[in-house]
Order: sequence, then C-alpha cells, then structure tokens
Amino acid sequence: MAELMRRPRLIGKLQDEVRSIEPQGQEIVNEADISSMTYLRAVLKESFRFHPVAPLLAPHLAMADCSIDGYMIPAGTHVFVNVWAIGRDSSSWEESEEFIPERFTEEGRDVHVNFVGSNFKLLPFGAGRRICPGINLGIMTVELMLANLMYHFNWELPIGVERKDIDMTEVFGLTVRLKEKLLLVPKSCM
Ligand code: HEM
Repeated sequence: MAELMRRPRLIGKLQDEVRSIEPQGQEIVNEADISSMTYLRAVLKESFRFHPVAPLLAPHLAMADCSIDGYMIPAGTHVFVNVWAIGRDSSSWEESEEFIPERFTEEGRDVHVNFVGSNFKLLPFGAGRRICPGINLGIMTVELMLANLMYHFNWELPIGVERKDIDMTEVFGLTVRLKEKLLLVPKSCM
C-alpha cells in the first residue's frame, strides 16, 4: 500500500483492473475472479521482490559438505539466504531500486517469473524441502485483501501529508516492516 500510495498511476491502474473484472455491487471480491487479475498478481510479485516478508528466509543448516560457485560450505554451517538483497540485485533486475509491477507483465499478460521456489531470483517463500507450506493460503490471502481494499475504497493521505512524506525506512528482524506506520484515509466508493 505504501508503494502504491507513492505512485497514483499504479494504484489507479490496479483499481481499474479490479473494478473492471469484479461486477459492481459485490459484498466481497470473488476468489474465482482473482485469477484474471494480471496486474494484481504483478503488484504482488513486485512487492515480494522489493519488500520480502522474511528478508533472510528461515535459518538453514548444511547437512553435508557442498560447493556452490566455488565456495565450500562445510557440513554444519548455518546458512542464511538474503532474498532482500537478491530482490535488489541489479544484475538480476533492471532498475532494481524502483517499484515497477510492469516488469512482470507483457501486453497485459502475466510474465512467467514465478515465486513458488523454482526461480531463484524471486524466493519470497523459500525453495526446496523447507519451502513455506502455507504458500497458497498466503498468496490467496494477500491477493484477496489487496483486491478488496482496491474494490471498496479510494485511498487518501491524511490532511497535511504528501506522497513524498511517506517514510519507506524498514526495520529488520525475522520479518521486515515499515518503521513508521502507514496512515491512510479510506473513502467508500460504493
Ligand atoms: C504471504 C504470506 C507468507 C509468506 C511471505 C511466508 C514466507 C515464508 C518463508 C520465507 C518461510 C521460510 C522458507 C525457507 O526458509 O526456505 C516460511 C516458512 C514457513 N511458513 Fe510461511 N509464509 C507465508 C504464509 C504462511 C502461512 C499462511 C502458513 C500456515 C498456514 C505458513 C507456514 C509456514 C511454516 C510452517 C514454515 C516453516 C516450514 C519449514 O521450516 O519446514 N506460512 N514462510
């Protein structure tokens, strides 16, 4: 929401998509309609790239000696995968410090960079045997929440606050979050 509020064009585009696919007057956005919302999926992917929920995934332990790119990892080593840094790596992502959902769409279609553990430059849920088992519930929950926020409300900043004032400073721990809470004013558009 913070990234979207800083960019009126993006939030407008997302609202247009959700409101054009979901018929008017629904109580909530229908789960079945979510699958046609290409831009919603792109916004979610871009959020996971730029602001992964778990910046270092969960701690892992090498069970056997292994070598990766010439680096020897002895058995018993604690391994942290810095997906926060991978998401901002300019050799993997063009304009890596910019929030651009369009990088995941092409002529209105989904560009198939998936985030379910098989594309190592986008790993918000980890990969392999210890991948997040709640991945489908997690994705659907976030998509439904965002789609409903876009469908039911227009969003404004509190009086006296400007877009440039939104503080994007992050606080790191097991999860990463905004240092300052994002305060917004919902305006019903029904
Ligand atoms: C957007 C929502 C979610 C995100 C971004 C997320 C992300 C993650 C990440 C990054 C890991 C560590 C994976 C690794 O180290 O390789 C993880 C592990 C885990 N997640 Fe999630 N998760 C989400 C939702 C959920 C939900 C809804 C559940 C349960 C209903 C869940 C249950 C778990 C469990 C049990 C583990 C530990 C798996 C293991 O160590 O074997 N997560 N999650």
